[in-house]
Amino acid sequence: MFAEDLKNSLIVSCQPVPDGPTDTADFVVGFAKAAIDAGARALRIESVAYVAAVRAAVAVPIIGIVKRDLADSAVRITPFVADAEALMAAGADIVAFDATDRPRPSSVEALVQAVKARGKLTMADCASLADARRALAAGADFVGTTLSGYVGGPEPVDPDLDLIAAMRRLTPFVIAEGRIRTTEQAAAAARAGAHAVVVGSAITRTEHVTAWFHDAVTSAYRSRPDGENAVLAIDIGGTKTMAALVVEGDVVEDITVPTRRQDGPDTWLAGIAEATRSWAGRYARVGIAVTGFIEDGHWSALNAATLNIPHRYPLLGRAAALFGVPVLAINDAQAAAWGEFRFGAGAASPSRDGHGNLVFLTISTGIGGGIVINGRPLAGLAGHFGLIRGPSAGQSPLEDLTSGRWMAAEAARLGHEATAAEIFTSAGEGAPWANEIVAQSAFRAATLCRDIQMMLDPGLIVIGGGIGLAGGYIERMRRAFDGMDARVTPRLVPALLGSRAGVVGVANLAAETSQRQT
Ligand SMILES: CC(=O)N[C@H](C=O)[C@@H](O)[C@H](O)[C@H](O)COP(=O)(O)O
Repeated sequence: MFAEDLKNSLIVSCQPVPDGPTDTADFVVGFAKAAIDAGARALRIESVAYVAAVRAAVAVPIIGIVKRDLADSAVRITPFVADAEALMAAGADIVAFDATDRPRPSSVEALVQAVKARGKLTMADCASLADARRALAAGADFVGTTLSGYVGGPEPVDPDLDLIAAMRRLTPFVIAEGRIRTTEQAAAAARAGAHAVVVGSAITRTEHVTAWFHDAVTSAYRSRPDGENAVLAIDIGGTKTMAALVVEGDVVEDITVPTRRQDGPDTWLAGIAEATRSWAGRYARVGIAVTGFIEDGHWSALNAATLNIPHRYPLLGRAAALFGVPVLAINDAQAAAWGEFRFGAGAASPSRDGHGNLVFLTISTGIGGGIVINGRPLAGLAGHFGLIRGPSAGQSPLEDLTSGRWMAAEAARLGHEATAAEIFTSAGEGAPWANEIVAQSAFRAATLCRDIQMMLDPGLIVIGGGIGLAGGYIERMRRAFDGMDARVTPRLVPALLGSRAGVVGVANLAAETSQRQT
């Protein structure tokens, strides 16, 4: 055959999910025949045995590959010349192999020569334009985009159309391959200049295709207009407000708007209602997490400097009237504690939170927290750790001696104008003054954790916030426990949900309330 024979064609890759129910020669041959019946002009087949089985059943060109997982090389596709030989002996017309620039057992040159020696064609599976250049210089007949997105980093979702177009400027013999999942993408690959287009998973990996549809249907059912499971979750903080549509721990949609401090709660709520107007009807409940504390549905500030709330603002009543559905409200750190317990660090360490006691501590501009006891979150004042005045804190609230605000003030007192983030950078660069500030803050936070351990015996203390999660802070806290008996040593873990912990937590509480009531 000639490279021209594949011009303007669809090639179907028949590679079942390994060890899945269709990973048998019968299925591979069936997929191959069905593809040809429907117009495919060539096939891509993996393994010597399947190439032989398909060769016996069809006459069209076969691109053969062997996949191996090697201990000493990341190259998987046809790594050895012996593999190429075996594929040709089994009936492959084209041998494809990994042509990336990585340590490998057989060189691209050796593979090309071995295949050419038998009068067959070669396809270089590339990850980049540089790979394609080298492969063409080595004499490869086709270059493919097969490995783009598979040599490190997160796997992309879309096909690499840019690479197809770039390769086309090097050679007409470009085969588009990889993540072509829709007819539109296949057409776009052809238009981008591909000589032929390979489609695999979307046609022959039925488990993958089924999972794509399953995910689409499930997520549509979960957030469909009647929204029976969906919660509009709102997290009103001192500088910004996040609103999210949350379904069973998943944030389906979210927006963040600034909290205009001077406006007050009526205006904030009206602004959120306006910003989320297009979600109306898609949720059955509202959950609101706020800085400050909630009592009998009323919201009050504990620290007016963070957000000045009129004393006992009737949050539940106003929000219920505005959104037209039942509302639950809780302090933001308590909501985040619950979010981390159910879906974050607690869920990631089930053995540790097994007895249902977890404390969440957020160390940022101030210090906040939340407590989960026997698998239930505590409300009201519980967890306002920043405001306690333990022996370690003397007469000032602990947050005034530990938080990011304190760190910046302490730096200024020592003659350094620096934000908390800059103090961490300076500490990382070895500045003794910055190191000392971070060390003091971490020591006080660690002392707090030791006290918490003795009071509540949580399975985990989850540390969040910009300071708590800054480089090395948790490690410094842990160092303060050196030499302590393991039984009484607090078990610190980093928070996992970031800024979404509050909306995820309050949404779950609101949804659970509805379940208890129905
Ligand atoms: C990266 C890698 O190992 N690709 C393999 C190469 O043969 C196969 O697993 C792919 O299924 C094939 O490239 C077709 O791509 P898609 O299934 O996305 O249409």
